[in-house]
Amino acid sequence: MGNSTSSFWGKSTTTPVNQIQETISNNCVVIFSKTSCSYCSMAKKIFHDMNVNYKAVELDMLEYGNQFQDALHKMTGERTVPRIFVNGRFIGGAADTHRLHKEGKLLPLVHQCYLKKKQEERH
Ligand SMILES: N[C@@H](CCC(=O)N[C@@H](CS)C(=O)NCC(=O)O)C(=O)O
Ligand code: FES
Repeated sequence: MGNSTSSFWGKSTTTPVNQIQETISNNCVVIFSKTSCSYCSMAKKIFHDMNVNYKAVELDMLEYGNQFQDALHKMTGERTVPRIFVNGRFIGGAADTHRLHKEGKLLPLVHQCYLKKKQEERH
């Protein structure tokens, strides 16, 4: 399979797990998704409707998307999509995210991340 880690988003020589960790620490909301998946669209809509920016990584558009799903499996216990991270932490799939939103817990998690970033900027 050759150099399997070199052709991903943001070319890198690190492992998929490391690239995922980097992405989730640089973005308050990251949705690992597939373009063909309506659960994924539903999850994106939750953030869209709250006016929250998110980074979507479309695994079906990546040559080695399967390896990212394997890495997500290692990190979260499932390789299904969507896999959603807020403030550097895995919060779950589409159903979990919907539940957090309904309980009013999703936006506070996003705000915690924004506050953290602001504080980091001041240092
Ligand atoms: N309960 C999960 C369901 C996730 C799920 O079943 N995802 C399907 C697509 S809708 C999946 O990832 N299938 C395997 C794959 O696409 O690799 C959630 O709410 O996120
Ligand atoms: S809803 Fe069918 S692939 Fe996700």
